[in-house]
Parts: sequence; C-alpha cells; structure tokens
Amino acid sequence: MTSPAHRSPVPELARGQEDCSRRSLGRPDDDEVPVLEARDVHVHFHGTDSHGRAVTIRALDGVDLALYPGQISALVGESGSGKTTIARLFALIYRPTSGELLYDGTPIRVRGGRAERAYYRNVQLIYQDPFASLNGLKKIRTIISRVVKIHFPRLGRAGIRARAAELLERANMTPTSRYLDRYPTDLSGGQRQRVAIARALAVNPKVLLADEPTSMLDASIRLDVLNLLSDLRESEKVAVMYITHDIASARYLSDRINVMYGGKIIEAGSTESIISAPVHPYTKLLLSAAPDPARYKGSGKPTHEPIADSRPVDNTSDIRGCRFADRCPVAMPKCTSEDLPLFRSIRDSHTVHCWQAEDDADYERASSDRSRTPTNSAKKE
Ligand SMILES: Nc1ncnc2c1ncn2[C@@H]1O[C@H](COP(=O)(O)OP(=O)(O)OP(=O)(O)O)[C@@H](O)[C@H]1O
Repeated sequence: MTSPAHRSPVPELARGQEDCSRRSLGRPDDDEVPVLEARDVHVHFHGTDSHGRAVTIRALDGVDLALYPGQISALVGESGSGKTTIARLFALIYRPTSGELLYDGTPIRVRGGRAERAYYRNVQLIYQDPFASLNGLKKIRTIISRVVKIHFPRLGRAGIRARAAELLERANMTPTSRYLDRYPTDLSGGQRQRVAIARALAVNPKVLLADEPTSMLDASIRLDVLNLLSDLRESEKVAVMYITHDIASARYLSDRINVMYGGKIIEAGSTESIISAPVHPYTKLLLSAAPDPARYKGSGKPTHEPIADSRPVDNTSDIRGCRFADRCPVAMPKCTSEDLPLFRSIRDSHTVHCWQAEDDADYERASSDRSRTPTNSAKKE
C-alpha cells in the first residue's frame, strides 16, 4: 500500500498520521463535478406497523450526498438508518420518491437500453457476502472472464485471459496462476471478496458502492480488504462509497465521513474534522462507543461496544425536527417543535443538522437556496 504520507496532499496531517485516509479539509468551492450525486432525495416505502396498520417508512428523508473520483466517502450509522437504501438508490435498484440523482452532473433518467448498461458498468456494487455474490460452480477464471467478454467482446480469447489475470493482480491475488483455476469454495472469505472486487473492476467502473464489504470476513483479513479499497482509490481514481456500522473503520479508510440517523445525513465532513470536532450528539455517541483505531489497525479487529439506549429509530412518523431528540442527552424543546436547519462550518465543508451548532462561532446557517448549497461531501483536496 502507498504510504499515507505519500497520499496526503495536506503535509501537516500527513506527518504522524497512521490512518490511510487523505483527510480532505476544504469546502467544495471549485467546480469539480461529482461523479455521482443525490440531491434532497427521499425514499418512502409502504409497510405495516406492529398492529398491522399501513404506515409510510421514510427510509431516506432529504439526503444530499456527492461522490468524487479518487475519494472514499463513508456512510456510518446504526441499523435501519438508511445506508443500504442509498447504495440501492445509486445502483438504480430503488427509485427516489422525490429528489434527484445525477451522474457526472447530469440527471439520471435511464430506462433500459444502452444508457442503463453504461450506467451499470460505471457504478458497481460490492456486497457484504462475497460467497453469495460469486457462482460457486465456476472457476475464478470463468467468473472474471465472463464479465470481460460481455463488456469487451473484441478482446479475443487471449486478450480476455490476459485481462482476467491482470484484474486478479490488481486485487493483489498473486501469483494469479494460483487462483485462476480454483473455485470460490477453495478460497477464504477475504480472497473471495478480492475476487468480487476484481470482477467489479473488470468493467473499469468509476464508482464502487461497497456495502459493509468486510462485515462477514474474519477479523484478521478485514484490514486487507480495506487496504485494497484504499489502493484502488489511488490507482484507479475510483470513487468509493464505503458503508459501515463501524466509525473506527471509516476513520481508518475514508476521506469523508457521513453520519446517518433516521434516513438523514445528520453530520458530514472530512474524516479529520468529524473525528476531532464532532458537533452532533449522535456522532459523539458513536465515537465514544468506537474502538481506538490504533487497536483496529493492530489486530484488524474492531471491537463493538454497544451504544447505550440503542432503540431502533422510528422512521414511520411524520415528525417536525430531529428524530434523535428522544435519545439526545442535550435535547431542547425546539429540537422537536421547529424545522431542523442545516449548519455549515465557515472553515471547511463540515455540515451538521443540529441546533448545537447555532451558538458555535465556527458555524453558520446554510443557505436555503439549494442551487448554491454545496452537498454533503466535499471534493478531494
Ligand atoms: N424494500 C423495503 N421495504 C420496506 N422497508 C424498507 C425496504 N428497504 C429498507 N426498508 C426500511 O428502510 C429503513 C432503512 O433501511 P436500510 O436497509 O437502508 O438501513 P441500513 O442503515 O442499511 O441498515 P443495516 O445496517 O441494518 O443494513 C429501515 O427502516 C428499513 O426497514
């Protein structure tokens, strides 16, 4: 892996920094276009409550998120906060109830045909369970070659073979001859996840949506897969959305952290800023329950301290204000009686949906003009 110091464009941060993220700090104030973007996206599902009554599940409740080439953005939050819904939205498995998705700055309106195939090629999903996502009856060579053949039919047989080997090499599975003629069942979970990543790379994607890619792996190999994603950010300039429950692994890997609660990104900023100066009480709670990243780094094993009072969030009621208020240690009456504003740091791209920022001199209320409001994920520095 390239050393973090080499990666970081911010020398003061590079010195002594142990994690592998680049810690982008600034505001998204130039004109780099995100490769993938969600603007004020809501996703509602129809469901039933415990009494069998029809309810509306607000899986996403006004999400702004932008992914940039060569940047890893983590989505962190507890179960049910809406992380997978965002991945499925970007993978076009779900459609927004309202709001807009953009690819390379253009609204996504694909409805089958070439445009949809091109989109699926550029935006690849990596699943939690590498075993379920690979056909256990096919050799690794066949699994990867099949994708290459579909997308690059002119390569010819020798070209396809060479490309399959090259992709395994990019996923650090060397010597490739050791793996090409084996079956997924012959491999460890970590090796299978590497094959899944190699297959995703076969189409030269611009975005990888990695939905808890290490949660089903042994602790000892989680770090290998995180480091591979980190390397791909550099070598392929791919945009990675990394979904996790574990803020320590987000700290280790990502440039940006987006904290989700109840279908909203309640706080977002550079990894450095979220870790060193969190504002939202929920982010503080997550951090206080997280393991020390140095321990994570040493063993590859995150330790999950349960968060006290981890009641599942009620995302079925149409509330005013903050869904975290009933768990919040510093809640005020206006948290549930007034609309929740977005506050933005005057120094960098840190944003937070919480009244705690109102009296903080480093924060100002974000403009309500969405066309001028940068989204929740800053471009890389
Ligand atoms: N297809 C669906 N139909 C109905 N409700 C859904 C559907 N998909 C998600 N939900 C609901 O939307 C909310 C957000 O779910 P989502 O899976 O996105 O959360 P998550 O943060 O990814 O959770 P986890 O970490 O457990 O995967 C939850 O209340 C979930 O029950």
